[in-house]
Amino acid sequence: MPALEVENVSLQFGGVKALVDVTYHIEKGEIFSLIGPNGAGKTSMLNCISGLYSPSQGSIKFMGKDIINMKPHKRTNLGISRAFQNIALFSQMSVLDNLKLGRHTKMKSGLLSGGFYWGAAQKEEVAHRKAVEEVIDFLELKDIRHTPVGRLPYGLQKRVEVGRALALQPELILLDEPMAGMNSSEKQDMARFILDMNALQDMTVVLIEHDMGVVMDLSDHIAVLDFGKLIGFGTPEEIKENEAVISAYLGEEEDEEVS
Ligand SMILES: Nc1ncnc2c1ncn2[C@@H]1O[C@H](COP(=O)(O)OP(=O)(O)OP(=O)(O)O)[C@@H](O)[C@H]1O
Repeated sequence: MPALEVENVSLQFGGVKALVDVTYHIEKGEIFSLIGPNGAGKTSMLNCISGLYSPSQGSIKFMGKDIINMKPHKRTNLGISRAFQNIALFSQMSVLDNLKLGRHTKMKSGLLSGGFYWGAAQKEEVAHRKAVEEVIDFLELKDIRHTPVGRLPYGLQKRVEVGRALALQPELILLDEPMAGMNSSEKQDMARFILDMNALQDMTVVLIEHDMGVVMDLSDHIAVLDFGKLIGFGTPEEIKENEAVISAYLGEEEDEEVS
């Protein structure tokens, strides 16, 4: 069964066509990458999946359920979580507190019900804490658990941002350039974490990444966007041979040489 079915999705901002009639499926349990030149529509696509943007046309189903009119926090509760390209953490707060806060949409007991049903609230708090501790172990954040996020090197901040999404225990995790700005050993660590969250925690992973080595090594399938259109879809081997993809990327390199 596909985890995600994107059918004929279009998205427009005034005259800008960010996505044009995009259709693809993501199988449950795979690592799926979205690639394409700058401005191709990759982040817009993730925003449509997480619910930040509403497509002007088309449908998106998660585990067979239509989510197109669902608010972002409802999609999170359904099992979709997201790590942002620009880190969405509170820099004055510790790693631990950021991860705990990341789970607030999962908390059922509000202040009032917490007072009336203290037992249920306590149980929830224990489950909450367990999920956060598991992420700290998994992402090897033990030594920095009490450090304010703003004092960490950038690579570790990116790791905590992924942790914030992981703490929600998603079935589908959306990672927007989780390795951007990392050095090669930090990238290797992140690649290992992505492979492990997929294999050990059975998560379906959607990845936006510019490092083609990483994309080709990690992905089961790749979708290629260019000017909002899907110009390629397939396994890494198929994408390497795809003429439209090759010329889109060569075009980008030529542009860079000119500027
Ligand atoms: N909120 C918005 N308002 C107006 N235009 C937008 C908005 N979000 C995206 N766009 C436009 O949609 C197009 C696709 O942008 P998007 O950020 O999705 O591309 P991208 O492939 O993620 O690029 P990058 O690799 O640079 O992050 C661009 O032309 C962008 O300017």
